[in-house]
Amino acid sequence: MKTTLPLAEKRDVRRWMWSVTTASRGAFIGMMALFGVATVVGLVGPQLLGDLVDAVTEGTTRMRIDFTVLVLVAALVLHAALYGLARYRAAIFGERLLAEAREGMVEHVVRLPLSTVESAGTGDLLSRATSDVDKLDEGLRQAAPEILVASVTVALTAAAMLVTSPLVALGMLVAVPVLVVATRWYRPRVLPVYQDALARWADVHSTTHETAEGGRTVEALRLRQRRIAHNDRALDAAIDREWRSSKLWAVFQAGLDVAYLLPIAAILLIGGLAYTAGWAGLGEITAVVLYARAMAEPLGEVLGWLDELQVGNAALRRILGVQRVQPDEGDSTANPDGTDIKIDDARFAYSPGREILHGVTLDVVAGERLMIVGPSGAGKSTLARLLAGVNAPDSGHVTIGGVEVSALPLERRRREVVLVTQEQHVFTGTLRENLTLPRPATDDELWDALRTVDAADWAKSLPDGLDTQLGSGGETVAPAMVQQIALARLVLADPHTLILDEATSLIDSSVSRDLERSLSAVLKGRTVIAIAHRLASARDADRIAVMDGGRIVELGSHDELMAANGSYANLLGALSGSTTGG
Ligand SMILES: Nc1ncnc2c1ncn2[C@@H]1O[C@H](COP(=O)(O)OP(=O)(O)OP(=O)(O)O)[C@@H](O)[C@H]1O
Repeated sequence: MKTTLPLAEKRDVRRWMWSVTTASRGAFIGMMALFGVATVVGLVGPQLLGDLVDAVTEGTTRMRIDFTVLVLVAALVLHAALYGLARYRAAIFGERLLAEAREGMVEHVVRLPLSTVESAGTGDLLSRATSDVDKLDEGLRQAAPEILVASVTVALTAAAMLVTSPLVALGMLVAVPVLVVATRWYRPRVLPVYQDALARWADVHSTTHETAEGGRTVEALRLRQRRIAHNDRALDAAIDREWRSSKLWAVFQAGLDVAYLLPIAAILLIGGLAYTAGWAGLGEITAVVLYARAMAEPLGEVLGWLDELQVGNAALRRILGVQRVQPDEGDSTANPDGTDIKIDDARFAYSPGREILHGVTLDVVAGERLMIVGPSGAGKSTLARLLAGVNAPDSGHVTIGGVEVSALPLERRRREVVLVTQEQHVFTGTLRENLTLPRPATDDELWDALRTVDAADWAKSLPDGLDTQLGSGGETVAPAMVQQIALARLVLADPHTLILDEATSLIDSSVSRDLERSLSAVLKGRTVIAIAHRLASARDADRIAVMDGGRIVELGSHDELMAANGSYANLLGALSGSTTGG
């Protein structure tokens, strides 16, 4: 069943912002101080111009005018320099916050239960880790500093207006009710739309990702038109949310325009009356009008960037929301007694009401080679997932040494049982980093593991040995070597039981002799439960379990099952001569 990952509460976002800001207190205060000084220097301009108007009205010298202009230019240059420095500091500060959010998310994601990640859909997680982080990036690196600068500018400009002429500055007040009404109308309407838009974009990512992943199936089943239609629906929904937010913004913007223009008219009106009554001079009125004009821009910026910040906030709620999923901690006191595996009347459904495993019972003794065969959809992979603890049975038990596999802490579980699938991956990083993924290891251990899988000569031939960069930007690794690195990882993880599911490229006899030899070295001394795709290889197993319709319908050695002449014999008969089965 598809479940979406949760969103963080607003208070979680506030708590997070507070903790990361206080952690970099010094940088934050330094940045704010720079913005404050830059803004104060910027306020000198209108004051000087106001003084100039008064001086010219009363009659002044050319030298005084030249001097004022010189000071004005110096103030402008200083303002630009301080402002640039403050923005630079703000960018660094934003980058730090972003890194914090990203690292926190990655740290948490790798501890999430695989079943949770799968049921949420990788698209949702991917879009939280990519496009939502980008949105937060815009919010933190641009919106937050811009809002800081603009708010400080607005506050100090208002103070300067009041100091210049409190009476004339009263004209500004007419903007307040307009701004309050417009903002109170806009904010509660737009936030859910932004949240919804991000979720719709996550759907678009999921759909695209699934289509690309299942490209072959899409081709084979001629699902192209259906996938395109599916994609179009997801896109339409996302675009619809973008439209809605744009429409809300357009109405809000109209309110803002009124809020900018009204005060200028009010100031000129009050200023005119005050001048006639002799309560204010021309210079004061000029300075206040200039301040009012100067205030419109930062005020517009605050409100405009507030929108970006809302998007960033919505994105942050999605990013931090991942941390609300309980990580796969398991029961740290669980201590398996032995390595025998028991499946006792296990039932399992991916979604309610659609049971896939209908009471499977099976004992696997330590060191056994067990093959699971059966038609497609019989539930073999599902059983493998239960055996590896990826999913827990809905009822019944799957235990190792008497302990529920799914209850074991992830690290501990990896030492007991590892599920090997067809997907093998070399991560961008050094060979050492790639090998030590399951656990830290000494160089000797790494070379031993490489020797076990016959990859030591290859590793020695690399330019920097264990420290050679692999993957994008580094050494390209041939597919066979990718498998060998994966096998070396298994040697280092050293679980007593391996479950080979869909590991066709590993257990198929078409692979090179070298790889076959490496694989048998890894399997040596371990319990192996393999989903057999080649029934021919089932002959070598100690026992074969035949699954059909979510049940084990036959169990025994190849000879016993042939003699019983049941499902296994039929499967083998039906597939004789064919290269694939199961
Ligand atoms: N993640 C999942 N969510 C929902 N249903 C699933 C999921 N994985 C498998 N199923 C369903 O469970 C049933 C059993 O699938 P499973 O993959 O376990 O069978 P299988 O015997 O391994 O088949 P195959 O040989 O084709 O891989 C199928 O009906 C499949 O559609």
